[in-house]
This record gives sequence, C-alpha cells and structure tokens, in this order.
Amino acid sequence: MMPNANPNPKITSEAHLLDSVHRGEWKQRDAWRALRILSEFVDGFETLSDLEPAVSVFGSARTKPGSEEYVLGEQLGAALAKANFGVITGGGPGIMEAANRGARSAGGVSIGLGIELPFEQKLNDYIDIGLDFRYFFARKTMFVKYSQAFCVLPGGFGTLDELFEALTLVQTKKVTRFPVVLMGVSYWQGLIDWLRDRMLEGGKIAEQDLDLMLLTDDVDEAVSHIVSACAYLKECGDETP
Ligand SMILES: C/C(=C\CNc1ncnc2c1ncn2[C@@H]1O[C@H](COP(=O)(O)O)[C@@H](O)[C@H]1O)CO
Repeated sequence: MMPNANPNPKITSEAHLLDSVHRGEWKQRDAWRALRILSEFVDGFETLSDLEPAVSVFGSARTKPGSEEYVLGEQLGAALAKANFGVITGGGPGIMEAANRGARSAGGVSIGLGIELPFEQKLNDYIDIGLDFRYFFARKTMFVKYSQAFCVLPGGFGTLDELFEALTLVQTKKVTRFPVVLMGVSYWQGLIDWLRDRMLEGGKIAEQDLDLMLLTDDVDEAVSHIVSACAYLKECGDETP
C-alpha cells in the first residue's frame, strides 16, 4: 500500500512540534520537546563524529529496485565506496536503499539516517550505521556536517528540499564550498534551464551559484569530481577558486 493511502497515519513528534493550532500545548509541552531535540543532536554527534570522509546520496523514496535509476544509485554507492567514501542516505527505500546497497556490496561503510514518518517504516536492509530521527532539521544537520559532498539523483519534494538546502548553505557560506553533483541529465536538465533562464536572467542568483552543481550521468565523472574537489579544499581551506 502506498504510504499516503494509510487510513490511520500516526501523528509524529515533528507534527506536534510544528502544530500551529493547539496553542494550549505550546507552554506545557514544547520546552520538554526541546530536550528530545537536543538528544537527537547529541546522538548524531556521538555516533557520526568518528566517520571517515563520506558523501550523502539523495533521491526518490519511490524508485523501484531494478529500475534504471535504482541501478544508477547502486553503481554510485559502489563507486563512492571504492573511492573510500562512506555513503550516507536517508535510510529509506528507493534511491536511498540503492546507494546503501551499492556501498555495502563494494565493502564500504553504509550509513542510514532515518526519519519518523506517519506511516510504519524501518531502515533499509543495507545499513551498517543507522540512526533514527524524529526531526528533519536535526537529521539535515548530520547530512551536511558529516558529508564531503552531496550527490542528488532523480527525486521529488524531499530530494529538492535537500538539494536546495545544500545550495543555500553553500551560497550563504554557512558551509565550506563543497561539490553538489546532480545525476540524471534528462531528469534535471529542465530544472537547470529554468534556473538559468529565470533565476539567473532575473538576477535572483549569480552565475557562480549555478557553478556549484555538476550535472552528469557518468558515475566515474561524479566520483572524480568529488575526489578532486575534496583534494582542492584540503589544500586551500575555505577559499573559493
Ligand atoms: C514515500 C516512501 C517512503 C518514505 N520514506 C522515507 N524514508 C527516509 N527518507 C525519506 C523518505 N521519504 C523522503 N525522504 C527524504 O527525502 C528524500 C526523498 O524524498 P522524495 O520526495 O521521494 O524525493 C530522501 O533523500 C530522504 O532523505 C515510499 O515507500
């Protein structure tokens, strides 16, 4: 059954926190929720701080095993592992599973940062280090902090949210300029054209903001781009080229 067809979805902790209707709950409950939020950060920092260099892979939760995009996710996970990167995903199905599966099959470290959702869900079966989060914002901090790069495969709202969060953090220099690779040229080309024709032409972003992304179908090109960008950053610190 598709998740959003569930007749009785549970109300998650994050939904309670973000609830803007039941004002009575705010005073009683939110201060306590802050402690739970703090514990998510502490668990994340403790579990992930010893991680070797890693790359976060994002993409649709709905991609079917065996499909072309799933196979691309597996190949990418394996190639990243062979280049000695851990592979971090959202721990769910689809592209997340594919990348974890590829990383595991190549003997790499496979990490899943799961999220509590209104419907039953467990981490996929290809994860060595797994964490479950209640709050998207705590989980997002871990993706950014413990990755050297982001690879983004075809996906929906969740994937776009992760992509644009990363780009905003790099653009505003909240994080070191690190590589963002978009994989799946035919899927992303329309978005890139729109960013160029509308956003750039309209003066909403700068040319260098578009340069933050590499668009490719080629796994080897993606990985060597990440390897050389990481080497450059190690040499030059935060300075942009
Ligand atoms: C919809 C389905 C499962 C949802 N399960 C998810 N588990 C973990 N992480 C998820 C899930 N759904 C979204 N995410 C995060 O967003 C990205 C994918 O979102 P999209 O809208 O599918 O593009 C992904 O990178 C995750 O971090 C089906 O069984």
